[in-house]
Formats: sequence, structure tokens, C-alpha cells
Amino acid sequence: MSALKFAAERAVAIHAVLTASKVCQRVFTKLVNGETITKKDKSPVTIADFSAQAVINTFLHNSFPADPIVGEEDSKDLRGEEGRPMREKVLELANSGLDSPLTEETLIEAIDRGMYAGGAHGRMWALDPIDGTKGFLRGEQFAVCLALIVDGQVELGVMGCPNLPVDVKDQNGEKGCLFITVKGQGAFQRNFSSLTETPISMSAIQSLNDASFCESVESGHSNQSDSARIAHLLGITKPPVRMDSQCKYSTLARGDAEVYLRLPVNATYEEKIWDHATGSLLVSEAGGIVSDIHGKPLDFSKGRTLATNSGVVAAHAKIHNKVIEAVQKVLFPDGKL
Ligand SMILES: Nc1ncnc2c1ncn2[C@@H]1O[C@H](COP(=O)(O)O)[C@@H](O)[C@H]1OP(=O)(O)O
Ligand SMILES: [Mg+2]
Ligand SMILES: [Mg+2]
Ligand SMILES: [Mg+2]
Repeated sequence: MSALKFAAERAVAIHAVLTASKVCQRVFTKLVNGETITKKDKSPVTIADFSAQAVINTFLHNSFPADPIVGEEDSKDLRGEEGRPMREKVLELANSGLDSPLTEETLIEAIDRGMYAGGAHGRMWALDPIDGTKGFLRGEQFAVCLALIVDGQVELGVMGCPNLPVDVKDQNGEKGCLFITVKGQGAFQRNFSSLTETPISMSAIQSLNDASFCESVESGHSNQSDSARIAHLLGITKPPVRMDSQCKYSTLARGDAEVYLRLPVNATYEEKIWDHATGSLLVSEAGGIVSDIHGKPLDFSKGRTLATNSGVVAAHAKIHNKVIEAVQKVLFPDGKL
């Protein structure tokens, strides 16, 4: 029997994401002053974001040295005298997850290996070292997300969700889930603590009345009043499941909710490829459809952003059409785009 496609990449990605997730867990709830800064775009970044990117980029470079990486973070804020205090903390934290320690120089190099511009040709990795940094800082959900993109198509995705309960019905039980998917090979979940992978799939609900939908905690990331109107139009009665990060996609993929709405709050924001690559493949391999608000597939070939898409709508394949109809009715009542 020949090995499954991307078996080597899958194994490396699992090891890299699991190690980085544990690095993040090490400082989770323990961040002190000087370990979080605000980026130019006003979003937060912590020593854990930088360390997780350094760790994953190092694993990728060791195994696939020719592969470029589109990663969210860069080393600007860690450079020079001003960046020294944070740089030293990032170095210590990153090295806690690596067998061969990085130096200050190789740390910066590792982080900046994520500056690739993306595009339509060849292999590249997309990395969000901590997706949902705001959730991480609040002590809630966040995800370490890594995907392999080949010629603009997402082929593999691994997501670590350190704070996600292994079983949604046991919110106080074990936490720490790893989600794994390869195109054409299905979607799987395993616990951080075990090697056993279990296939997951979306729930096949009969009626939208029974559905629940996920959206961002942050009203600045997704329009929550539009989503309430869409849910009402669809006959959804359950309150929204608000959750940070791509944990929303894994929540759908394992059947704990049926619809994910990410509705633009302004006309200029372009979604980033690392915010959707892993999650969207998980959902489509679990039986769902992921598109933008117009029903158009997400296009990962346009560079670092989903420049030709607007928002995200994910749902079980059987109801995706209906959800798009409702989204269009609410967002474009005159039929104009
Ligand atoms: N205006 C915006 N619209 C949509 N997403 C945004 C916006 N601003 C930031 N984000 C991104 O939303 C993601 C978190 O989504 P969620 O709210 O679903 O957890 C982050 O990756 C964040 O990017 P960044 O990492 O640059 O802050
Ligand atoms: Mg993100
Ligand atoms: Mg991030
Ligand atoms: Mg960020």
C-alpha cells in the first residue's frame, strides 16, 4: 500500500502545532506587563504569538527547507534596544519547545521566515501562531492554526485548541483538542493527551429551527446585528454561540453548531489567509460548504489576504444555499451587491 498523500507533512504539522500549543499554554493566564503589545493595526500580540511562530517555522524549516511560509507575525517589535525585553522573553519561551535552542539572531530569522507574499503557484504554509489573541488574553478560546496550500488550494490543515473541551457536553472536563484534515481524507479530532484520532463530521440537522450558529465574540470582527436578523429569517431560535478564533470552524466540523457567520463590519477589511485556511478545509472535509457572503468559494491564491472575498459563511452542505439566500436578503435588501 502506498503512503497517503501528504503523510510526512501531516506528521510534521501535528508535531509543530502541538508543541506550539503547549508553549502557549505555558504562559496562558500568566502574562505580565511588558509581555503584550499593541500592533500598528491596534490588535494585540503577546510573547506567546511570537514564540509559537518561531517554534512552528523552525520545525517547518527543518523538514521542508524549500517551502515558503505566510505567517501573521514579524520581528519588527522585537528588534533593537526597544525590543530587547520582549525579545529575551520570546527567546526563552520559544526555546522551551525546541530541542536545539535558537539564538537571538536565529529567533528573528525564524519568525521572519513567515513574510512570504503568497500567490497562486507552488507550495506554501499559512500560519496563525495564535488565532484569537483577544480570546487568549481573556482566558477564553484561541487556536494555533497551520495549513499547507498548493497552487492556491488548501490541501492540509492542523489546528490546536488548548482551551476547547474535548467533549462539548462536559464543559468542565478535559480541555485541549487537535483537529487534523487532509483534502480528500476527511477530518479528525484527537485530544492533546492521546494519539487516537477520531473521525468527525458535521451534524445533519433536519430543520433550521434546530440549528445554532457561531460568530465572533468581538463585534468589531463580525456584524452581530446583521447576524441576528439573518438567524431570525432562517428560523434559528437558539442564541448565537460566540467564540474567538477558528475554534468556530472546528465547532462546526465536529457537529456542535451548524452555521458560522462572519459578516463584514466595513467595506475595506480583507480577511487574512491564515485566519481561514485550516478551518475552512476542516469544515469542507467534515461535510460542509465554506464561502463568502455571496456564496463564492474562498480564494487562497490572491496573496496574503482573501482579496476577492467578503466575509465568510460556513454551513452544512444541505443548508448552505438557504443560509446564503438569507444573508443576501438581509445584507442587500434591494438586490444590489
Ligand atoms: N475588522 C475586522 N474584521 C474581521 N476580522 C478582523 C478584523 N480585525 C481583525 N480581525 C481578525 O479577526 C481574527 C479573530 O477573529 P475572531 O473574532 O473570530 O476570533 C483575528 O485574526 C483578527 O486579526 P488580527 O490577528 O490581525 O487581530
Ligand atoms: Mg487570526
Ligand atoms: Mg494571530
Ligand atoms: Mg493577531
